[in-house]
Amino acid sequence: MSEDLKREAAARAIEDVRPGMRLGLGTGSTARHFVDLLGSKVAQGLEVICVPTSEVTARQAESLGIPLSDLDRLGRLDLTVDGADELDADLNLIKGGGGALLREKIVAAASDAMIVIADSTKVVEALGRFPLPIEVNRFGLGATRHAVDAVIKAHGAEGGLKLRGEDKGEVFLTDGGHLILDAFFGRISQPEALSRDLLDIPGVVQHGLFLNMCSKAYVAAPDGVKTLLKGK
Ligand SMILES: O=C(CO)[C@H](O)[C@H](O)COP(=O)(O)O
Repeated sequence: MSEDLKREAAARAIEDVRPGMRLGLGTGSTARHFVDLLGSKVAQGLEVICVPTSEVTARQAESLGIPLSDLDRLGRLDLTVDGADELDADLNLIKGGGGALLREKIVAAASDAMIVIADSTKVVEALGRFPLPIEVNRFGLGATRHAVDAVIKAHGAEGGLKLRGEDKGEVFLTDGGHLILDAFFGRISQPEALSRDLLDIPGVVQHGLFLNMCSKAYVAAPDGVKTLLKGK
């Protein structure tokens, strides 16, 4: 059921793709459906050029014959389509549940528009139900963890910090070779200030708050796909 909903949202985003577009390809199970559907369009003759946001997405796109490039060559993109772990009514997001948040944010920021595809379980009244992923450098982890912990506590985090994968005996490494600290908030009341405070910590590479980046979302529920627009 849930996979069907994700695919329905992805199918709506495919309708926004025009011939000749430079596209950012997201990461995760919902974005995977979009890449799948895009592969079928490419096989039928659609010409696009794409920048993947992870090695996993790159491999999927390659296997489907989708032409790939990078931001060094393309500079800017027309559109990025990606999933999200949470979205609020202003289309602010939490991303990075799949660990690709750094490349996802770089690619989204280089795009004229970002569309999010999701099922309706991802829509929240206030961001923070999903643990906020914070990508950090491996060097100086202890000091960075200490500083991040102080910032999230000052912002009302209820549940502390976890180094992703630590409990399974194998820490998670991002495509860029960094680590992820997941911060358990419950509710984030001042996302802009939290973003600034986290980015002020030298060992923080990036975090999963995507603020004012998404312009449109296709949200699939059992009674149909809703289009949410920024500022409406
Ligand atoms: O940010 C992401 C990966 O870093 C994903 O877009 C996010 O985790 C949503 O994934 P899914 O579509 O599998 O629920």
